[in-house]
Amino acid sequence: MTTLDTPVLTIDGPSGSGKGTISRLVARKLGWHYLDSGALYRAVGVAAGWGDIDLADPAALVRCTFDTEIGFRDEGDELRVLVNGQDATDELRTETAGAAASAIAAIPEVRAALKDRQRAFRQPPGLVADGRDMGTVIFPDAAHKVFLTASAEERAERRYKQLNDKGVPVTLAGLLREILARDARDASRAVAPLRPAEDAVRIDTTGLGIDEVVDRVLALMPARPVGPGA
Ligand SMILES: Nc1ncnc2c1ncn2[C@@H]1O[C@H](COP(=O)(O)OP(=O)(O)OP(=O)(O)O)[C@@H](O)[C@H]1O
Ligand SMILES: Nc1ccn([C@H]2C[C@H](O)[C@@H](COP(=O)(O)O)O2)c(=O)n1
Repeated sequence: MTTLDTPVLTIDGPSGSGKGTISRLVARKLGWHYLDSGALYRAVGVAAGWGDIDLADPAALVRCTFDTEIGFRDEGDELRVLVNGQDATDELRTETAGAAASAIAAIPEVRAALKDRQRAFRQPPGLVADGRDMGTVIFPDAAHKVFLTASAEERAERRYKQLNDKGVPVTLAGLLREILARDARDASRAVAPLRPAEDAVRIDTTGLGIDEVVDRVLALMPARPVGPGA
């Protein structure tokens, strides 16, 4: 199987729609690789912060994109992200890093610089890729495309619970504001804006549990062989 024959399932959607959670679980069930493309943009944002690079300086941010080494370490229930060899997972997951990533992601040259790194994840036996433009720009030929949504209120509540469980002090109203601002920025940028691919299946996850969403996504995939050796 060549890289281009390798099947891809893209899962795009706005912040908090559950892309990461669902993609990882589906990838595990299928035995496929997983790409968290948002982590690449977040990693560049974090590296820029470490280097005191101004988020309003596109040329410096593009240089930073080329210079930043980004690695992933799968620890079963968590994907750790290494930025220039340093574990930056916790810093990466903050809303501040998300907002920085969203700002950086509007720079066309940054997006171009990350294109090949994302496509390199397409390896046999298959890839589940989550982000904003997986189905529209990075893997337009993907055989399977999903666009996850959920109401902004439910997404804020999910994030509130997630951060509260980790002991991070946040307010629901503040998270809702940040989610709406990030949605607006990601959907309105000129290059690769957040939008469903025309051939994507949309799943509104409002009121659905994680297992239910995983089942709906897997139901879109062709039946896999069963039995000994499968
Ligand atoms: N269907 C669901 N029902 C309830 N909670 C969910 C569901 N899907 C995801 N969650 C929870 O919502 C939170 C956010 O999910 P996740 O990080 O996967 O979203 P995301 O779309 O990848 O967000 P981001 O783009 O900001 O990284 C997590 O705590 C996750 O466990
Ligand atoms: N394919 C992608 C992935 C991410 N981004 C930008 C926009 C997001 O707000 C930010 C963080 O992503 P997340 O970790 O929340 O999925 O990165 C993008 O433009 N394209």
